[in-house]
Amino acid sequence: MSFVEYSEFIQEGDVVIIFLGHDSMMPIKVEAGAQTQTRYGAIRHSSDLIGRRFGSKVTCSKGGWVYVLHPTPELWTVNLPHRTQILYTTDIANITLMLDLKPGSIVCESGTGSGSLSHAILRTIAPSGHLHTVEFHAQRAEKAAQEFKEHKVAHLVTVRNQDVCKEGFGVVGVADAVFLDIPSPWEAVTHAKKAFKRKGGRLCSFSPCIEQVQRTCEALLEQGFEEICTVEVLQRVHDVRSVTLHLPDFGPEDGGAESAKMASEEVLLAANSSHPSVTCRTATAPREMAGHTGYLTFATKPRG
Ligand SMILES: C[S@@+](CC[C@H](N)C(=O)[O-])C[C@H]1O[C@@H](n2cnc3c(N)ncnc32)[C@H](O)[C@@H]1O
Repeated sequence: MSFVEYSEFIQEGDVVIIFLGHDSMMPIKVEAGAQTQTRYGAIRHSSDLIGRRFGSKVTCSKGGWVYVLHPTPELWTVNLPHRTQILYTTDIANITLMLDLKPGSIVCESGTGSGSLSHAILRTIAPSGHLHTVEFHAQRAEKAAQEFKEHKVAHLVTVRNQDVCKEGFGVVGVADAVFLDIPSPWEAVTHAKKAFKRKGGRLCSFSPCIEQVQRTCEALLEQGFEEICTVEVLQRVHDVRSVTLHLPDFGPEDGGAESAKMASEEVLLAANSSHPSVTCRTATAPREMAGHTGYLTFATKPRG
């Protein structure tokens, strides 16, 4: 099992996502002889997991069943142990697209945090790209490096334990893309500029507050970045429901072509239920939306 390649069968040492329901999953590390307790009973790693196909339905000791899933960056994001605030797939998808990440891309990232974004970057840039990720909190850097090893992606990533604002990314002139998720990204902009290849590339900075965005944009402008733009990614879940629309009475058919046209085009909601009506399925967007995570500021570092 690796986060960048699919394997068919579960082996000792693999990470498996135990799927109990859409809102209930847990990651486990497979160890011969070990057991994992779930609300459906125990899962015995040796007999229930090792050698089974990823995606199998496994019956637990109390008779309930679970699916055993191959890990993906998306499943990892919703199951990983939180050491920090993390980025979620809605933002990550936009970051991947707007940074133009692809197999072979060289990416610089700071901070590593819990590695949620890092795993998605690694899957995208594999098999020939590289991620240079910088984290100034020693234990977080160490834990991330250990996870990358366990997830068999360590050959694609270098973790550096340093302050990106003071010491930069540890590489110069190599990056196609730079990503910042730190409290003072404006202090890292000059280092980001140095990290880029001569031909330039794309930068993204994630900040929850608009004041951070303003300072970052000023620093980007000062350093000659172009195409600076800030977006907020919000997911609008439409509410699908049945509505009954009453057809208005515009008088007799021969009342003129114009009124007939209006009757067919303008289906009005009328209080009078004695009129003929149509029932249809419709979708409405929410009027208010919670869920602000942060602003994504993108910029282009031009050639030179
Ligand atoms: C919000 S977390 C990043 C989460 C990460 N994007 C993820 O998806 O899991 C921010 C991380 O940046 C680190 N950090 C803050 N300032 C830093 C700096 N100047 N240099 C390096 N790391 C820094 C913090 O220790 C923290 O772990």
